[in-house]
Amino acid sequence: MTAGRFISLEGGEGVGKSTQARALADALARRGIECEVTREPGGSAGAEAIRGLLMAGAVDRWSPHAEALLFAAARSDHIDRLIHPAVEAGRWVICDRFLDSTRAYQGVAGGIDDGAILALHAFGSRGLLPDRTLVLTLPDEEAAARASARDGAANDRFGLRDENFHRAVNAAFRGFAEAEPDRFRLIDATGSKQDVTDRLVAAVADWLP
Ligand SMILES: Nc1ncnc2c1ncn2[C@@H]1O[C@H](COP(=O)(O)OP(=O)(O)O)[C@@H](O)[C@H]1O
Ligand SMILES: Cc1cn([C@H]2C[C@H](O)[C@@H](COP(=O)(O)OP(=O)(O)O)O2)c(=O)[nH]c1=O
Repeated sequence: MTAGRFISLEGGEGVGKSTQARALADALARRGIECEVTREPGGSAGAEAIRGLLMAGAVDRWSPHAEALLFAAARSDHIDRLIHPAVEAGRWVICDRFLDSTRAYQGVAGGIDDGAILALHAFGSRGLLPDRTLVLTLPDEEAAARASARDGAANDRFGLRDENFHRAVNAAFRGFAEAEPDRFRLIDATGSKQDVTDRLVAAVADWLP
């Protein structure tokens, strides 16, 4: 049995996280590695119910503080019910967004102190961090074009934020990667889907049998 691994995929809207979470799992499955693909907010029944509260409604439905608490509660349930048991059983978990999204959206872009977000995570989830965090990077305009081609006029509470908010989010992820090079890898998300998948596989190649 291979050792379980926990990988998070991060980045702003439209960079290709959801597409690549599945594509990376397929590529790893071809190498004999069993993966669980999941997402945040969500991934367990309780966390998906919280997702419904977070994603729908007016942009100002929740304050950044209330949002941070809801994300932390959803994450706690997701880890207990899905992530932790899967990794313990030797599977790899690929999670589309995780803690660093809270640090970027509610933290850097929303104004909440990073230490406070990490303290909530310590309380809710015993501080569990991914073994590796792969941040997909794309020029802001290209990410916006991909997201609007996908969503058209339909937007959730986060897609409705302005350009500056999304720029701050993208800059935040780059900042985290610079600060914690052991956990993070920046992955160029330009080019074809296959090109990006190849880069992601290369970023975990040291774990492959
Ligand atoms: N490499 C790529 N080149 C062009 N379009 C892509 C690429 N990867 C994903 N897309 C498309 O861009 C849109 C956003 O991708 P998605 O995976 O939903 O991004 P995210 O989960 O990061 O918001 C989707 O319509 C998807 O099919
Ligand atoms: C996990 C997480 C997501 N979010 C936001 C980012 C996204 O806009 C939204 C999730 O939307 P989703 O549609 O899953 O992602 P994407 O837009 O990347 O395809 O929730 C936070 O603000 N904080 C968090 O901790």
